[in-house]
Amino acid sequence: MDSVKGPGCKTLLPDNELKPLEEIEKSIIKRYRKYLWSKFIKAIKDFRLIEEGDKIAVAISGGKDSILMAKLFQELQRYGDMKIELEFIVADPGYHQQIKKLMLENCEYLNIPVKVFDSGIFKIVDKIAQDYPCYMCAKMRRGALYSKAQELGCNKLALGHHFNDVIETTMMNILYTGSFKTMLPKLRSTNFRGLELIRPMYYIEEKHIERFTRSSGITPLNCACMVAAERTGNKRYEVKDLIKELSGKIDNLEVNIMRATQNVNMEAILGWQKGRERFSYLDFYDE
Ligand SMILES: Nc1ncnc2c1ncn2[C@@H]1O[C@H](COP(=O)(O)OP(=O)(O)OP(=O)(O)O)[C@@H](O)[C@H]1O
Repeated sequence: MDSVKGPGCKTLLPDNELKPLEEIEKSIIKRYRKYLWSKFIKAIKDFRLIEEGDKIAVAISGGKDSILMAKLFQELQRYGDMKIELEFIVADPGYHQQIKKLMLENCEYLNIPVKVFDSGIFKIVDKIAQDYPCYMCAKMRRGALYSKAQELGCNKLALGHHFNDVIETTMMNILYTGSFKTMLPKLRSTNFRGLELIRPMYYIEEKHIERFTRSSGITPLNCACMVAAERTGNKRYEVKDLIKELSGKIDNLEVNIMRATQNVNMEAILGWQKGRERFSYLDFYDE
């Protein structure tokens, strides 16, 4: 699988020894309440992500984002006023043995009862998608996760995308594809009827996830990719760096990118797409 491999990803190292589980759990709702717990709850409320009786498949890659998401859901189940059921699912794409071991050890320590299933994605992607391995991998992974969620009788699939993923995606679409679109906090699956994808970490900033992870002493999977490593993720890193650089010069830049997606002025836009149809503002000019 070395044919398209890149240089590898940045590693996130713990600041201290692994803290006791109780302390880690408590810190989510106490020390990091404002940055993690409150933001999680706000997204759930603002976008109506969860309802009484939901059975949610929480997708765990073993990385910092989804590990935190699992713990947030467990706290919600413990303290929230809605009855929900949770399944923690891992699609093993063909992880290296040591990586899989680390993921399983972390989940065991953190009391996250994961159900791991083989998806064989790395092998397939390495064979058939040398040019766009990340795109293909993400697409296949989504299908595998939906399928497993359905098999387990879930009506929702939760992914660990966070605030920075959202604004980076928005900027990547503008800069690289010439389109204005963002990552939505929830959407209905078109191929898997009755299943909805939700992103409850929508408002949580990556720097706070990193702070929490480092101070908990957790060593998450940093980059488990066996196919492309950082190679095709470069565009995201470029946009990440660009946003970081501009944030030093423009106040509230990150929040403004997010707000822009909520404040599209339909009186001042040239064209848009709805479903399969395209519209121009001129279509309505004489009305
Ligand atoms: N192999 C997998 N099994 C289950 N869920 C996955 C897997 N890979 C990714 N996901 C889900 O998709 C989300 C986004 O995936 P992506 O690869 O962009 O992760 P990321 O931003 O590195 O997040 P994480 O830190 O959770 O790995 C993850 O947070 C997780 O919920």
